[in-house]
Amino acid sequence: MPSPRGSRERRAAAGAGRPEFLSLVSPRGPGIPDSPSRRREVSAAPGPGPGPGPPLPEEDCMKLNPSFTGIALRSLLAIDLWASKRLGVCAREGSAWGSARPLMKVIEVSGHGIPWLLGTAYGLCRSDSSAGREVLLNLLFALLLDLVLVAVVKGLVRRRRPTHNKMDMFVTVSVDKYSFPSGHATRAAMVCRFVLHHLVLAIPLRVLVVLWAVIVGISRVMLGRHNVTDVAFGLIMGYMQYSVVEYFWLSPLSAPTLFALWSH
Ligand SMILES: CC(C)=CCC/C(C)=C/CC/C(C)=C/COP(=O)(O)O
Repeated sequence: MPSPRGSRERRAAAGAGRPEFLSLVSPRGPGIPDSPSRRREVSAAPGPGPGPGPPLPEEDCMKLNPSFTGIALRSLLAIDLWASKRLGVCAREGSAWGSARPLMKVIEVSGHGIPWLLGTAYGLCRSDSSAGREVLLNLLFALLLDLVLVAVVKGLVRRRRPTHNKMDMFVTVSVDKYSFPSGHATRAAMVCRFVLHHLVLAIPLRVLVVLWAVIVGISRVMLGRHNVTDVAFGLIMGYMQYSVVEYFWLSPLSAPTLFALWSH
């Protein structure tokens, strides 16, 4: 005997594309509306299933029980949008903390890719110790890797920047119209880990480096550039990117040609 699901699929195939058949191909049968009261009637009707009514078809069960993950994600996104809007206190000159906007923009430049790339390349050209060149070459590699990975994720996710953002950012590329993840947050977290591992710094300076990364992240939301989740994910992603850099660490032994370029 054919299963109810199989016969329904055959009916659907026969009536596909023909409006007059739509009520017949409906899983609920002809002329039966899809209303909560109808669903209650169906589940209350006597039948062979374990509950008071017949077992619901698979699709109906899915509609009645939207997945926990789906609900959790939607709620998180709603909270994210709400909180990000509330925290975007420097998004405009006229915003609640609009007078702090110039300071936030200085912090923005401190985490921008261009000063970091130019500064590292300059240091690499000027460095006269092989240990210094090794660290700076790997920092340059890390910064380029960060740009590529952030561009790939931004291009895949395509989440628009918050509507309250004023698009007056210092030098951007095309994917920077997207906001997930925050490129400033990935860079800040990665550079922070890099510096803490490779520079011998006094404790107060180490604390300052961590504070800088945190402030860069917070300033992205305050400026209205990002939602909170863009920054949170960015910080985690940047933290993990450093592990990739460590794994592929370039040394005169592993990449002799590259180091020969900068040997005097
Ligand atoms: C060599 C090369 C392609 C350099 C491009 C440097 C550049 C324009 C980086 C973009 C930095 C930026 C504006 C990132 C966006 O940061 P979000 O925190 O707003 O995602």
